[in-house]
Amino acid sequence: MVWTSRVCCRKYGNFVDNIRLYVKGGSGGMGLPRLGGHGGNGGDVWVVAKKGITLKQIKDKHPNKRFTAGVGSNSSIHALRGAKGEDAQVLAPVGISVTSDDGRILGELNFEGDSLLVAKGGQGGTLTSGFLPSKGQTRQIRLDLKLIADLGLVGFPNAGKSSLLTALSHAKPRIASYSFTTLRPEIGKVIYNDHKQVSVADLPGLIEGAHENKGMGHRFLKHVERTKQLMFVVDVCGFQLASNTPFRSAFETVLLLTKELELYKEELLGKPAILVINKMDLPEAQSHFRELEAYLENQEESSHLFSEDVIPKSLMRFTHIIPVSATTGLGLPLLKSLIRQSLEEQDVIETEGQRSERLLKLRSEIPTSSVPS
Ligand SMILES: Nc1nc2c(ncn2[C@@H]2O[C@H](COP(=O)(O)OP(=O)(O)OP(=O)(O)O)[C@@H](O)[C@H]2O)c(=O)[nH]1
Ligand SMILES: [Mg+2]
Repeated sequence: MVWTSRVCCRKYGNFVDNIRLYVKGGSGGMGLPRLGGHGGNGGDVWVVAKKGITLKQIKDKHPNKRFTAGVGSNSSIHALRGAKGEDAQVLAPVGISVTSDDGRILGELNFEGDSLLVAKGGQGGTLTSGFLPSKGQTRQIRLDLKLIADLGLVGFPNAGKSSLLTALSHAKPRIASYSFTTLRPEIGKVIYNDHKQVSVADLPGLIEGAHENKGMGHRFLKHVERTKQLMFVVDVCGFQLASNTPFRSAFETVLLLTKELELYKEELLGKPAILVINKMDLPEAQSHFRELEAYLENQEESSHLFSEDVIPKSLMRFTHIIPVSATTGLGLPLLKSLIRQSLEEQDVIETEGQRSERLLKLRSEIPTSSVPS
């Protein structure tokens, strides 16, 4: 079978996927001791999600990356209660997480209009504070953009992730390249005959220790968090990063990938995942594949045959295990239809889940006497 594919690339110059900002709540206003007047509170700083905004726009528009809210008004004879200082807003893209400088997650903004208070204004002066105002909160925050795609390709370098995506995207696939300094995740569109599209994030290779930020580390793993499903891509003949690092068989690769995801964020293992065994055209592929199949049939027991350092606490339950060759096209039509099937099944499960949640909520709001038994 001959596979032809046309890939059209759109480069996004200096794509910015994270930014650090200095935020400062406004100071409170002075109280008025003589008349017991309250100073106004300082304004707060909020991060607000807005569609169409990019982190690069924030960087360009606010080169000093400082956001300061207004100062509360002093209490005066004309206005005993001073007015609150004006809030400052950081308009940010939808799909970001906000962390403090010490790495603590302050919140996530996943939908248009979501907002997060990042620096509180100081209190205005009152009797209890001797009419003296307090300063607003100041801190450095970091906004991190996470890529959103239906499917995220997870694998060690050289497993053939990019080749696979190129082979899967036919007709006029669109691949958008996001340029980082050294890292370039790409979104490809797999297009079906009925024009249905599935977005696939082709991510740079993962290496052992990625959860500790080795290699592309966190920069890569954070994108996996926001894909609906995962696709593990494994070289049937195994993987060796360098001559001084251990050789890993295909099964060990599966364990190690699982372990890296688990150590980074355990919840990632709950995502539906397809296991793709690539390079089935290679001479030794069949025997390696049979060996891998035997191990996968009983992952739990098989994993104990390997050294401690490759074994994850929990194992990945794959929805499908598919042998393919990105080079010859073997298994790709099946893979393509299973990707779609798997995503559609997930949609149905989620919609049903949401429906029963709504039903439960409605039931809990109706007084028990009116619920038919
Ligand atoms: N024989 C064979 N070679 C393949 C196959 N798929 C990919 N390759 C080769 O494997 C090498 C790595 O392929 P890539 O698609 O760049 O692998 P990757 O997983 O995207 O690698 P990173 O981006 O480094 O993580 C290339 O030389 C490909 O030509 C396959 O099915 N069979
Ligand atoms: Mg690649």
